[in-house]
Amino acid sequence: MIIAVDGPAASGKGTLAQGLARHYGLPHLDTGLLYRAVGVAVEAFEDKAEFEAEAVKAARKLDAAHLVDLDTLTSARAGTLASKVAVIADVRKALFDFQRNFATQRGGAVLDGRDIGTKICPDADVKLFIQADSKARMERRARQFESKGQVVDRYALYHQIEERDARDMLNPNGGFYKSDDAHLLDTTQLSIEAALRAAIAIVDEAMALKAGERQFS
Ligand SMILES: Nc1ncnc2c1ncn2[C@@H]1O[C@H](COP(=O)(O)OP(=O)(O)OP(=O)(O)O)[C@@H](O)[C@H]1O
Ligand SMILES: Nc1ccn([C@@H]2O[C@H](COP(=O)(O)O)[C@@H](O)[C@H]2O)c(=O)n1
Repeated sequence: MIIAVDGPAASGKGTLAQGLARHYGLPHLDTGLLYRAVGVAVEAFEDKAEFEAEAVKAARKLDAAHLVDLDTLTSARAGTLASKVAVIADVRKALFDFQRNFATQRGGAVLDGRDIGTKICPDADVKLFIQADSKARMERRARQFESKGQVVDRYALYHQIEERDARDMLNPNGGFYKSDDAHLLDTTQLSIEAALRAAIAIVDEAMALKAGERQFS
């Protein structure tokens, strides 16, 4: 079973994807980490052409070993860099096989990101599109950073998240939108546990429906 989980920054899609993976005994890939690793690798390049060319090279060389330094990769700076390399068509192309191979491994997988249901796994068994309002997302991210001892400027963080969302939604190479066959889950008013229960209910219902369709076809 392949489960695709998409949504904007700090919507909770990673937390839900991990929870779903645990529940169904599937491997999980946070695809944002790939873009973050590429962004961090080219942070020093200021010239636009050089930044883009080096980002493509870094994406082509990327492997699992580049995804282990979570302190660096989950920083706000890495998030912004990720969304800058994510607009480069050749970067997306270079990262496609890594994601597709993960998704199509025997037994299935759960992937979260922006374009999983639209570009990476348009054939996913279940697609979830996670939403939460901008203020709730900012507050969640602020608490996440504060729990690591960081001092957070909520005003700056809010604008950073809005700016990243806008870049992602307008990305002409991105595929970040809710497809018609994706199930919308708004977690603004839901605790992590309630959101996971709702996500599991959606997956179970979608899989039961698919099994029923197979029986009658
Ligand atoms: N329903 C929820 N209620 C409260 N906090 C939540 C909820 N879901 C997730 N969180 C918390 O919000 C923070 C961001 O969640 P998470 O990392 O899952 O978001 P994300 O959408 O994967 O973010 P990103 O795209 O930036 O990686 C985490 O600290 C997580 O524990
Ligand atoms: N499938 C994806 C995943 C991520 N991106 C880009 O990377 C940035 C960081 O992603 P997070 O999920 O860790 O927040 C994100 O803002 C996107 O620009 C992507 O394009 N496609």
